[in-house]
Amino acid sequence: MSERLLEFQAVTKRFGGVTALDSFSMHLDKGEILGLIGPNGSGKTTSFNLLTGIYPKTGGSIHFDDRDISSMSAREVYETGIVRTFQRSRLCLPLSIYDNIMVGDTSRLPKGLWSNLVRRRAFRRQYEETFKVARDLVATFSGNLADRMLDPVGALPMIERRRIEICRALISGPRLLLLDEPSAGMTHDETNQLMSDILDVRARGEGLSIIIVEHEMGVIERITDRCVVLSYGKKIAEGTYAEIACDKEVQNAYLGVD
Ligand SMILES: Nc1ncnc2c1ncn2[C@@H]1O[C@H](COP(=O)(O)OP(=O)(O)OP(=O)(O)O)[C@@H](O)[C@H]1O
Repeated sequence: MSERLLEFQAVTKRFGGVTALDSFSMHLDKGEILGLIGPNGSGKTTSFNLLTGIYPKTGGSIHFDDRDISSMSAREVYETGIVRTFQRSRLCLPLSIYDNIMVGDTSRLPKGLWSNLVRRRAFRRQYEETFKVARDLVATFSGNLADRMLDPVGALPMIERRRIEICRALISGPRLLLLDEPSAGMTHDETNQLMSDILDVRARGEGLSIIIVEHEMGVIERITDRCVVLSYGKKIAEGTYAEIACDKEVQNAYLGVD
């Protein structure tokens, strides 16, 4: 039987007069890939922002692995094992691949001015260890990228930048990965390649669960186990892609009818 990992119960978010999410309930099981889809402005990114502690919710509750995480800060949510990527790239372009990835797991790095100035040998050792961990992770996505760990990210094409953003999210060994429109700004072939990478990561990982917000329906059909459809902040359908794709309300609100 599948085990529940995440549960939204009647979650509501208002921004002044705008109700971005309206009593939204959904769940995610361990190891599942869930597609969160719907028209522009339907509340998908807001769901991620509430889940990751960016915004306080107006009502309802969010449980992760039986813990109430509704009022946690972004840092506390991250420490429970939830990480995300963003719709727009948030990489620091002049910094190296290694530096950008390690931003995702500062707990592995030596901290404090004193230890960095004085404990040079320990610093060097920790640097080498973290470099290897980051390099091994990058190599699972691209051998070519793993050979360029000290190159600035700004010199890389979009697909490589997306891979680095996903590596930055995965470096801390999370249990839930939130992907916000990973195909944005990429070609069809690049998107397909990235999705294969994501499926590989899930196949290798110990029970990594994923929620993906995506407008490319080919991507949703290919990689999700189940979908939840939002419209004007309300859930209008839930099921496999094949089920929601023939739902009349979903067709009217989002997919369109031929
Ligand atoms: N910080 C904010 N302040 C005010 N209104 C907001 C804020 N964030 C989101 N909204 C509003 O909440 C609603 C839901 O927005 P949200 O970004 O969650 O939609 P979305 O489904 O992710 O859309 P898209 O597909 O375009 O990314 C929209 O009406 C949006 O304008």
